[in-house]
Amino acid sequence: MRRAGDLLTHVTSFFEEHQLAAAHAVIGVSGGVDSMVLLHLCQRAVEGAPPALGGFSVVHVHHHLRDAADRDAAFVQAYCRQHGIPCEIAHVEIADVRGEGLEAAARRARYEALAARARGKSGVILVAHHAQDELETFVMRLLRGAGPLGLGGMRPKVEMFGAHVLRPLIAVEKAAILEYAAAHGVPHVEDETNQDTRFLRNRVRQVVVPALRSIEPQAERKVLEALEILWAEDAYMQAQAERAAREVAAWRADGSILLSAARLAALHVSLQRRVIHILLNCFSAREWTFAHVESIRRLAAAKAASGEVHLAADVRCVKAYDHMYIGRPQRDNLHLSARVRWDLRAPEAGIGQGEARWRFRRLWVADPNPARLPSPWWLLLPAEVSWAEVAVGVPTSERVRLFGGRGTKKLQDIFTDAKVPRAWRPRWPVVFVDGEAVWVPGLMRSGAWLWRGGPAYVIRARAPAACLAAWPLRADRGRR
Ligand SMILES: Nc1ncnc2c1ncn2[C@@H]1O[C@H](COP(=O)(O)OP(=O)(O)OP(=O)(O)O)[C@@H](O)[C@H]1O
Repeated sequence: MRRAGDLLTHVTSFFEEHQLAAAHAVIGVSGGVDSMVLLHLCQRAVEGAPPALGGFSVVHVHHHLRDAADRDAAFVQAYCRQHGIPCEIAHVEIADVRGEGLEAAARRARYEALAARARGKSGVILVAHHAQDELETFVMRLLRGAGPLGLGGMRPKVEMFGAHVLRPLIAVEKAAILEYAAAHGVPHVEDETNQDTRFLRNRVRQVVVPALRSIEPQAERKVLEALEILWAEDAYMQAQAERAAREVAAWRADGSILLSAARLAALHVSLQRRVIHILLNCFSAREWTFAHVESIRRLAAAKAASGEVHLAADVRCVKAYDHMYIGRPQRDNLHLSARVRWDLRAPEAGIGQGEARWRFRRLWVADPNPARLPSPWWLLLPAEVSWAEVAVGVPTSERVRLFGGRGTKKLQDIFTDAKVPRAWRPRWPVVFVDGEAVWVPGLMRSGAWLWRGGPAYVIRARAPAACLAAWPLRADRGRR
């Protein structure tokens, strides 16, 4: 057990190990005993050091959630003023809980605010989590059914929102912190919500931790020992997973991700899970559950050519053949008029109504393989095209350019050659780009706007069921 007397040496060597002396770290201080002890230790660690080596600052995040929040902010500010430490009160507003719960939303907002301040400095944030926090987190995650990734708990060093979060006290027992605070008269405030048993963490702290300690007085240390083994394995697996993620996935400028279903499914199952986790973590710091990861894994391996997983209100994973897309679809551009101007940055467009509706879905593919798209139900459009027009009721005298500059073909002839029933012809859509017909879905692609390599929009058309029933010849392809 680490005693209070060892704390300064412990923190100093933690800083040395992480080459932090000159880091100009931002210390997250709530005003509670843990972060006040960390602050006190940092003050002592840099005592006498030239300013260039010791220039840390304090950030207190004011969440505007508790009655005592003003009191805490004023306390931290007064302490820092008294000791000549630069201090900022960062006000955050938690308007968007995104189904993750208030506690998690507050935590996300807090780290976002701390990271924003740290990025302008050394990029380092220090927080005062300790061994008991680690034990509580371990128990909570165990109860949530977490795998090794989650059970690994809070690492001594992690990346969050583009900053490094370091936890110098993670191996220190709570008793040593309290002992240190008493011995050095470290002032602090009490957070009354720590007693609120509506929070799972508080119930674990009040019920489970004492029970574990009564069975194993060294429970914190034992869990830490287990975690250290886990962290070493985790670091290795994570490096493998990051490499694999770069091989299976491509990140687009708008933040969405494209990946190959086959390549993902070919990885070892535990690597698949980690890769998916890495990809999901690109979409906010909310905690994705194992169920989300498994749904994506199943979708990748499924025989079905297409499918979709709703991950959160605004994040989806969509599969079309080998392509999988994880992202936030932009505003649904679905119109039911006869002529739709389709912004290709939106994933979908539709035309017609009910049973007679045609659907168009597009994917952005960094490096398409045209050999995979032999069917006339698919179209590749060069990346520079950003608008397409989907129209029905196009006069059958409209001409579609043939490949290789060999003239044009009338829509009338295209329908006749493909034996499309007359009843369907006025309702068959034609896709235009810049006023020129580029595609009669299911029937013919034109020689206009040809893709010649590089990133592209891959568009899939799906004919209405009623149409496929009336026109059985190519029904199988339309359904895919
Ligand atoms: N409002 C805040 N502003 C800045 N940093 C914070 C704030 N709340 C928490 N932190 C940082 O995150 C760490 C962990 O937060 P957590 O809420 O788990 O603990 P805590 O009970 O608030 O800790 P403490 O005893 O320091 O108050 C804190 O020790 C502190 O470093």
